[in-house]
Amino acid sequence: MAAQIWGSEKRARRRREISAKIAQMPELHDSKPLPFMTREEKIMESARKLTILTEKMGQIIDPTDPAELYHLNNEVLGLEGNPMALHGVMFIPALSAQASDEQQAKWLPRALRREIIGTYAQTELGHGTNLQNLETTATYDLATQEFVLHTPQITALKWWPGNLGKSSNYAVVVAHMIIKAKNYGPHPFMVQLRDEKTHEPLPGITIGDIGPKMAYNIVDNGFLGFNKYRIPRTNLLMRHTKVEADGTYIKPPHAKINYSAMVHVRAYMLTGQAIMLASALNIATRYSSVRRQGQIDKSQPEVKVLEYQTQQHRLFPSIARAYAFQFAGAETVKLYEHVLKEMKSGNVSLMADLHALTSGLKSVVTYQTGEGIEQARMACGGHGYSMASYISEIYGVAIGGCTYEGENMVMLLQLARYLVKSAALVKSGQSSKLGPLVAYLGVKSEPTSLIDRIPNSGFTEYVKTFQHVSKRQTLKAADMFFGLMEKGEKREIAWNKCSVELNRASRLHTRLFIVEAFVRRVNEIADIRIKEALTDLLHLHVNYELLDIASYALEDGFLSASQLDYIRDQVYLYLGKIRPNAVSLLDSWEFSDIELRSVLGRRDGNVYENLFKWAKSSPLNKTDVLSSVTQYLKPMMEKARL
Ligand SMILES: CC/C=C\C/C=C\C/C=C\C/C=C\C=C\C(=O)SCCNC(=O)CCNC(=O)[C@H](O)C(C)(C)COP(=O)(O)OP(=O)(O)OC[C@H]1O[C@@H](n2cnc3c(N)ncnc32)[C@H](O)[C@@H]1OP(=O)(O)O
Ligand SMILES: Cc1cc2nc3c(=O)[nH]c(=O)nc-3n(C[C@H](O)[C@H](O)[C@H](O)COP(=O)(O)OP(=O)(O)OC[C@H]3O[C@@H](n4cnc5c(N)ncnc54)[C@H](O)[C@@H]3O)c2cc1C
Repeated sequence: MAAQIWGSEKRARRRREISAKIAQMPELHDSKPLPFMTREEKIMESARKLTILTEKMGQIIDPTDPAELYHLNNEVLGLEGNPMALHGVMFIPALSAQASDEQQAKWLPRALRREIIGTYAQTELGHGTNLQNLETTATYDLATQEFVLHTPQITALKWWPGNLGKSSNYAVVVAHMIIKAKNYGPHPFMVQLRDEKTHEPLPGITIGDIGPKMAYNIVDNGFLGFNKYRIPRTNLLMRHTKVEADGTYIKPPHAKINYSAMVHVRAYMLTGQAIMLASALNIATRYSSVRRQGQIDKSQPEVKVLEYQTQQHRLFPSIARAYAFQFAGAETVKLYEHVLKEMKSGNVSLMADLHALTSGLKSVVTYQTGEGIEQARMACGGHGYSMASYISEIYGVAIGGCTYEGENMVMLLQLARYLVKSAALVKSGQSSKLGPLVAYLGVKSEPTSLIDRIPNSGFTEYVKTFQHVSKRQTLKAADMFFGLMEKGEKREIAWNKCSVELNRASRLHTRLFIVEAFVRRVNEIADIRIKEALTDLLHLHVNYELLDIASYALEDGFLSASQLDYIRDQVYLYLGKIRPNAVSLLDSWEFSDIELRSVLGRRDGNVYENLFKWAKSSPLNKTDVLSSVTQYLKPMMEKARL
């Protein structure tokens, strides 16, 4: 099963080997539990481990393999980020995709050797979503052949970029490029921020940390202002766009090609989300099979809380989602790598499809991951609320994904643009022009679902039902939009008035893709036992998801009330079937105790003793009487007694 999750037996074996090596290297372990550290201590601890990793990485992993690097990071540095998180996640990808060969030769080897630390500085205090209204300017000075970076007002301060505040000395900065008074829109520039020897900010640069956040507090998300700060013309990233010495602008082959670093993260973050969901579920499911509370049959002893159907209903559909996201994420990364290769050789025709797909997936996966982790926390009762469970930290980190790389509603609307264009093709009789991901929009469906009518139909009837609801909602939302325009409404106003319905279509389309990716994967599996376990999980997935969106299928009579009862029964049937495998389905992800960082989710199940040990190690317990008591509470009580 680990081979299915991680992509191959070799990958699963390598993960195990890496975890085993890390277990033998105490210098790479947290020196004390992260929740007991201050933010400064955590950053220091992370930097300490990071420098050891830079030295010893080659002994543990193949540093050129992104999957091994990701695993190493998760084990050693953890989810809360690190002082170089953005260096790998966006700075290097931005240089790789947007810098010319000459520029790459100059900067990439230095970045890869970690001689310099970089980040991706795009979002500002006043604007994050609407890139066209970013306010930082890069004005070309023809006389000196330099761009002059400037922050005209407070809202133009860069705000949020990870590791910008304290750790990075370089950044890819996105600014409006102005040449001879003409604004060419946002473009990426390589900018040195700090002196390489002293790490002091360079003159003309104002920089710092934006303060503590809901989670991710090891990352120094930062602010950045420029006061007429000059950089050479050749620091504009010039793989696709060029500015010649005389100010001549050569436009890129696709208007949005400079957005590729964002698409990179949107594609790769899906499996990251799956891992976080599976981690939280691993903790909750293990704990649920240790925790005994109450009886189902009063004549019997107390049961493990995992025996309760409500507990299973809370956890198991999310287990199925974690697998589904992992499989859909793996497919998306493959597609991304293919499109990136094509883009590098000048073919930009697949960019729109990839943008639409990753926009929808990013939104649905992060939202459902957040939901699943929160349910996992509640499933652990009181102990879930303790930082000893570590679930709250996983939650805080995961839901950051609903916001970064494009706020979820906004990204769903990006997918909706693609769906509406596809609907227009269907309506004008041009279904043959539909791309493969939306081809179903042009296919006539049966009048009713055959879900419970065709025995042994595999998952075909389910997929058809998802296709039907997605198609219907897409065409309905598109009709609403076109209808408003026909009545004379301006395009943008009509769009806003339909946007809730449009986003519903985007969610349904994305959920269909996730179901299809799960079905594709299960169909590929040769090993009978693995196939059987995953088929059970897939049964739960399709039935649970369909129940969740049933109103769309009920409103036009595609599903009947009796079919809905059938689907509900299937959910209960598969909850029971999955119960014996539940812990194994999560243990198959092979998270080590070091990686999980959870007292509650320990592999050995020795929860209570370790919770007590954890509590005793709280800094508050270093002394029996706190100074808050001697200074304030004790005098207060004494005064009251007089
Ligand atoms: C290796 C990584 C592994 C794991 C990662 C795990 C964890 C990450 C850890 C921490 C977080 C780290 C970093 C976070 C970083 C950031 O958040 S960086 C900042 C991200 N910011 C955004 O995402 C901003 C969102 N906004 C936008 O993307 C855009 O503004 C927009 C909403 C897309 C609109 O853009 P714009 O105004 O330029 O668009 P329009 O002029 O309206 O045109 C729209 C048309 O353009 C098409 N389009 C847009 N983007 C793309 C694209 N990328 N590719 C192709 N086409 C694109 C769009 O489809 C419209 O087309 P049309 O319908 O035909 O007109
Ligand atoms: C943990 C974290 C890490 C980050 N890291 C980085 C980084 O490294 N580099 C970087 O540059 N940035 C980074 N960011 C910033 C992030 O990319 C932005 O916050 C994000 O893109 C959302 O933009 P915003 O803050 O402007 O939200 P807003 O756009 O202000 O969103 C507020 C509300 O308005 C709604 N809204 C906005 N526009 C529309 C619209 N057109 N239609 C409908 N609704 C709309 C949204 O849906 C949302 O409900 C990070 C953010 C976080 C939380």
